[in-house]
Amino acid sequence: MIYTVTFNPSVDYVVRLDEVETGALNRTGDTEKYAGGKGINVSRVLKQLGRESTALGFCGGFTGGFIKDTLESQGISHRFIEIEEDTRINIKLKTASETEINADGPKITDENVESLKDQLAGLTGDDHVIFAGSVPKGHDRLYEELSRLLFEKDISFSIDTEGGKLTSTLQYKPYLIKPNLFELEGIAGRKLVRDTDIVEAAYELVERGASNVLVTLGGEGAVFVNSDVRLRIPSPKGVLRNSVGAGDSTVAGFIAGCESVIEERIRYAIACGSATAFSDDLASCGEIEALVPHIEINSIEGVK
Ligand SMILES: Nc1ncnc2c1ncn2[C@@H]1O[C@H](COP(=O)(O)OP(=O)(O)OP(=O)(O)O)[C@@H](O)[C@H]1O
Ligand SMILES: O=P(O)(O)OC[C@@]1(O)O[C@H](CO)[C@@H](O)[C@@H]1O
Repeated sequence: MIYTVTFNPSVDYVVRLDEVETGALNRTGDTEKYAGGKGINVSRVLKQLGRESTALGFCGGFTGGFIKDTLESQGISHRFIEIEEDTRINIKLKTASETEINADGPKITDENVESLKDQLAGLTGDDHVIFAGSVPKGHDRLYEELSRLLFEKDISFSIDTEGGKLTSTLQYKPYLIKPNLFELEGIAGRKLVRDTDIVEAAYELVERGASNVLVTLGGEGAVFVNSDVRLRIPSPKGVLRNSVGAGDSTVAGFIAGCESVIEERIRYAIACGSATAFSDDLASCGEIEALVPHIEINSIEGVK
């Protein structure tokens, strides 16, 4: 079974309007509410690809109730740990451009963390865990601790987070990491201009323990590196409608195809990311399948 872990889920409140006048009363056009948070988005896209998963993490209050109801209505199972405070609401403002305002999130107690550790300790080597998103205040080492727990039980995991939270898990050998270019530059401590620069920085993460590194480049596509291949995958062309969850969709596409050859997994990863970028919500199965035949994969030559 695939488990997604979202420490800090969110109700994503999408507000559409032509423009925002600061210091004045603005009235919205359409508004929408989604069950959000990175791991939850991964679960939603996995479902579109016909893969079952169970969403784990922390949920509380009326917003937590909305998330659970929404997942249930979509046939996605969950085993969230109930917390006292309300799950956060993140604002996604869609004017001519996209502006995101993400809340800090509710307090998570040490007891809540212990309950999550107990859940993870009950998994087996046939399971795969996907960690994604921000960490609750005061729990900066949570990813490191949980990755160690899984490593010691020989349970594979993938992780989509940034900076030290990501690098602290490399020693526990994540199956997939998915930094975007900005995050990879932050880890490498240098600007990465050419594809070969990106490959070199990604390969450093392979040497530090990651099995597969997928560096997403927004509308420019992605670079993929593992110990065998260095690949460049341009994005298919289309109209950008929504970049929220594009990265999460990419993770879902890669993990969904875990029985197939690496090129197929990458093809699905990019098709999922771009199909979400071209939709109002996360991509549907039909939108993903329509893009798959258009994804080209090229080798990057001239680098170690
Ligand atoms: N404008 C776009 N056109 C086509 N595809 C896109 C576009 N933006 C994103 N994508 C697709 O989505 C994938 C992930 O995008 P991106 O690099 O923005 O991820 P991210 O920064 O992790 O996103 P987020 O954190 O918002 O989910 C890209 O590799 C690409 O396939
Ligand atoms: O604040 P975090 O945890 O880093 O990101 C949360 C978030 O922006 O990520 C998802 C898109 O990737 C959204 O559903 C959600 O609002």
